[in-house]
Amino acid sequence: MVKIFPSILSADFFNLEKELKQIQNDADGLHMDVMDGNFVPNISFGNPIIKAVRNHMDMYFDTHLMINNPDLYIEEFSKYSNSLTVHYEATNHLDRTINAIKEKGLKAGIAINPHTSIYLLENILNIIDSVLIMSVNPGFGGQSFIDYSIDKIKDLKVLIEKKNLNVSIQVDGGVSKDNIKELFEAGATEFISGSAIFKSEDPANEIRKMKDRVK
Ligand SMILES: O=C(CO)[C@@H](O)[C@H](O)COP(=O)(O)O
Ligand SMILES: [Fe+2]
Repeated sequence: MVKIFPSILSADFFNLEKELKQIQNDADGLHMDVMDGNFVPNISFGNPIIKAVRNHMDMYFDTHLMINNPDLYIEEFSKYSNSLTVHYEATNHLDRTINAIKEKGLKAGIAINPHTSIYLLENILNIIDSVLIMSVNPGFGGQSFIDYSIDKIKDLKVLIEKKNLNVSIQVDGGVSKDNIKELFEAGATEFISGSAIFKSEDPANEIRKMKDRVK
């Protein structure tokens, strides 16, 4: 089943309530981009925003931690999210990080930067729930999709099938109705999209159009 997770980074923060209420019936969850100005060259928002949204929106929350040393913050971020996605490149002890997330009862995802090989995840695929293929260099919304990400999705799907695992393939960055079909055919089933949804005239309809393309 295909899922669409709008990234709130591209929403109008002054009108966040209106922005999120208009997509809540069509989106399958919300994607929260947390950036520390260290792992990535940008600072976004932290747990107070996620908590505030959580108090008013009954949706699945996937928090994408673009922060160094995620282990230090798992306890805090686990309070208001359903899944935490940490970067392969941001921690030296990924197995420990994954276990810490799962001990909190959350789903655990690993994100990899465009240059990072999917094969580096080979030995931990059986203990995670999802792999997030970054199809832009993390740090900003509204960037162009990096084409070689499609081959990474295809290779990852082969690897997951070879191991007979139930790991979802997510893709994040430059995703829109124009490329979703190709990404779906490559093997992704969970799509994170910010600017294509929130910068459109009718965000809910944009999500429906994306889903129509992969029916
Ligand atoms: O994690 C990130 C960026 O670092 C993403 O989640 C973006 O927020 C997606 O935005 P678009 O590329 O769809 O505009
Ligand atoms: Fe993200």
